[in-house]
Amino acid sequence: MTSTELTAPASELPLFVPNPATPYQGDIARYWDGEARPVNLRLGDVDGLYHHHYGIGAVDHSALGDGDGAESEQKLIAELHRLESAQAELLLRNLGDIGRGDTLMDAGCGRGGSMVMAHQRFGCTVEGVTLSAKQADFANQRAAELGIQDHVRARVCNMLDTPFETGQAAASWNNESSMYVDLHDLFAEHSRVLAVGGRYVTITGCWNPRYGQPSKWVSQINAHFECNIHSRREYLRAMADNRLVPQTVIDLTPETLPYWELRATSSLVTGIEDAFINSYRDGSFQYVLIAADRV
Ligand SMILES: C[S@@+](CC[C@H](N)C(=O)[O-])C[C@H]1O[C@@H](n2cnc3c(N)ncnc32)[C@H](O)[C@@H]1O
Ligand SMILES: CC(C)=CCC/C(C)=C/COP(=O)(O)OP(=O)(O)O
Ligand SMILES: [Mg+2]
Repeated sequence: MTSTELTAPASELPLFVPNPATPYQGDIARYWDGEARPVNLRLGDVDGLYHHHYGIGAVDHSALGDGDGAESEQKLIAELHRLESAQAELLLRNLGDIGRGDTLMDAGCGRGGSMVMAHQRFGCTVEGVTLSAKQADFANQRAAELGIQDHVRARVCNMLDTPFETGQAAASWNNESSMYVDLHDLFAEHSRVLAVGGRYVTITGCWNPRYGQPSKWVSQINAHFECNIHSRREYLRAMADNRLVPQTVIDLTPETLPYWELRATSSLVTGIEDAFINSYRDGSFQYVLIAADRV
């Protein structure tokens, strides 16, 4: 990548899709290029923020309908979407004080919902990377529709080997995207891109070392998404090895269960709901936020 590419607006970014670094990354690029699940598109259609992560917080039962017609279904979709956006809000709150002149990196940005929210909150520049050209195009088109393409852009790029300058980012994050990569390689790259004193945040599902090994539910989730869920212990160890010092660790498992229990009642179920519910309930799997300082 040249420095021109780093500063060009998204509309001028070359239509250059690098070869995947590994065959696995090629599989993941194809997976997300082909993804069009109604549970993601219909939720995103609610307000134009397209997420590929899950929700947190209590369900507002007064916002739900009492039948099973189209109106009730739309209310349920809006409520699931509100909980997913609440999850991204929590992540952004943990980035700390971000100025308008700062640059943030979204590692594994999906369709860009969190990037748009970050720009709307801080007024800053947000650079996202995804393996999927379809997702990058989608995110850049949404940014253009919102008139924020000079501040929010996605590119097709491996998060383990980004074109960003050393120390360029005031903060960076992985929102449910760290289960596709080796954590030591991932945190080495965040540590390089982050300024000293910068903040790293992840929200992720991880298996619980207290359970012993990944449960059958965790294995089912891995197979469903072609990912490799890490343990909580691996996160903390790989951060410590890469100058990322946890400042906040929150177990969001109780906060995410209401989302899953509501989703399981919807017409948009994908078949993975029971694996999440069972593994959160039996303690083998946890939904966590970790915010760390780059020291
Ligand atoms: C579950 S989605 C999460 C998307 C987004 N963070 C969100 O919250 O909506 C996982 C994302 O990780 C990306 N991803 C996986 N491995 C990657 C890699 N090595 N480099 C860049 N992106 C990667 C995928 O392309 C996809 O966009
Ligand atoms: C917490 C864990 C283990 C997450 C794995 C990564 C993942 C696929 C997240 C959600 O994506 P999505 O929004 O596309 O999934 P779905 O279609 O199920 O809503
Ligand atoms: Mg989803």
